[in-house]
Amino acid sequence: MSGIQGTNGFEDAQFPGLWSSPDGRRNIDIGKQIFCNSAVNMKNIVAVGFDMDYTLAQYKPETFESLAYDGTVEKLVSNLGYPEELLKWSFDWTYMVRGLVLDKKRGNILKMDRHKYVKVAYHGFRLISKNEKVATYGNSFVRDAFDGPDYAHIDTLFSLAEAYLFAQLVDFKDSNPGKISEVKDYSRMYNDVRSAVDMCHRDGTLKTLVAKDIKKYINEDNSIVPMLKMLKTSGRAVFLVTNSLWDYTNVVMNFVCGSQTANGGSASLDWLKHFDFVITGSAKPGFFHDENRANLFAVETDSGKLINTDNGTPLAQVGGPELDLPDNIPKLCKVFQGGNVGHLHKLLNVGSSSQVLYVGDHIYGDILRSKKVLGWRTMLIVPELEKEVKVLSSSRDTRKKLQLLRSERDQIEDQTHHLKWSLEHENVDGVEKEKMCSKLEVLEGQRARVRAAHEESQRIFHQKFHPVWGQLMKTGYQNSRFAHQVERFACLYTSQVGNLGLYSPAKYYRPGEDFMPHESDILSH
Ligand SMILES: Nc1nc2c(ncn2[C@@H]2O[C@H](COP(=O)(O)O)[C@@H](O)[C@H]2O)c(=O)[nH]1
Ligand SMILES: [Mg+2]
Repeated sequence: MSGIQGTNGFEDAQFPGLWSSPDGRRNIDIGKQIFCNSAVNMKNIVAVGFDMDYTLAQYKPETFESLAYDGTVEKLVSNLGYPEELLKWSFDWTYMVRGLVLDKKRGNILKMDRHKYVKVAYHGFRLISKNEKVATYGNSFVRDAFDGPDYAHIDTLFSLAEAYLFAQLVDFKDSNPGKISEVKDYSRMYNDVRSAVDMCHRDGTLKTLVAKDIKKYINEDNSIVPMLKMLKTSGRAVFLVTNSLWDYTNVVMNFVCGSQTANGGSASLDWLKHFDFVITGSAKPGFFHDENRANLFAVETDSGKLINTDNGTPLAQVGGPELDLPDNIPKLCKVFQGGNVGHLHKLLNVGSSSQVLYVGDHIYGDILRSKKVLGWRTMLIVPELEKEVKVLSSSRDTRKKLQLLRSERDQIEDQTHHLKWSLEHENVDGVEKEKMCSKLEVLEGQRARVRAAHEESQRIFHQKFHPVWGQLMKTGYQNSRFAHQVERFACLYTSQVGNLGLYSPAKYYRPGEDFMPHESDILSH
């Protein structure tokens, strides 16, 4: 696999408008930039892989998640005995966000900071007061709390509908005693929702409807094909690893690569030219474990038939005739189902796993294992980022004001502690004591006002991002649990996969300067 020879020459001619700054001048819109946590030198990357759903195919949650919601409600009523009035419920796709944790037993939805302290909590749709929150979660800070079976993590946009439905059911159960069977506690309700959602994904309920009117459910993005072409032209192997099966992958990738007529039409295999290998039904994250013994099958692309392989080479049936391969199964196949990362490494012929960059949307399914277990370089797609950075850059003044309020609060508290110490431990005379006491009173009033102003400004600031959960990457003014995961497991992150085409394929992505608390204080003044 040849690397990049140079960055000038072919790029201007073949990929006009694709390059970040061929002459060092062009700026990329902040919402489309690629951000770097851990260095990735693209010159060392020989293979770039992509996840499909919510990565190459960006679903419209307003239609796709509504479909998942309606299908799930239907199954809850028809198959799992929930009351028919659920069928009248509606779904607010904007309400839930990624990074939340569902407390299945208590019926709560939580947003945590990077230390796993619960900062925002709702019971169903009821905001839990600070006291109640502290009483419930305040002392539960142990290393891996919130990771057990009593909690569910909203780590993918696929989970927005199930989280919303869980909150609705919690509210419904609380306000309609007896309408949901007593044996169905919050946990069981969650499990029912989970299995109904799972069924919608497995039984074709969603996929058939998406395939019928794909434009309604997936965004058109004409930056993807040029980006894939650029990577191939630069000498990289390009591959796809998706949990979707071949038939659906073929429909979606036809649309993504622009070769599908708007409402169905016949799918062609033209899009395969952009990929060296395609692995469908990969069962990530298990796929990333070498010891996973899953067989690798070749897919006969016309019929979807699976053929046994030996590390990708098709095998004849024992006792059967010589393998007479149809045209769509060349000697070294291109489309597979199943297998594991060991098979993929052999197909790609990569020397070291650090030469692979994988782009996905799911922090656990795509990113965490591939980076932690394999040492692949990773890029996370975070569509929410586009709005997040725009709001952030338009709120510089508010952030400054919040910082000032915090520093004012800290100064007042220091003065207060100093005065209290003097009053308790120093020999001050009566008049002086009186003066100090009234100063203390003034300071305490000031502190309450500054704290209230800070709280209110912080609330307004967060509401600009999301009315309920605030800024995705922060809780208060600390990094959120989601931000912490992004920082640890995604070498790179960006809003859309096509943004990769805005940068040179020889780009050396380097992280910015790290700041320890003592440094940021000095450098911000
Ligand atoms: N059986 C289930 N399948 C699910 C669920 N949520 C999503 N999905 C399906 O997974 C793939 C994701 O593909 P990838 O390209 O992102 O790897 C897609 O086919 C979804 O429909 C679920 O809860 N259960
Ligand atoms: Mg995905």
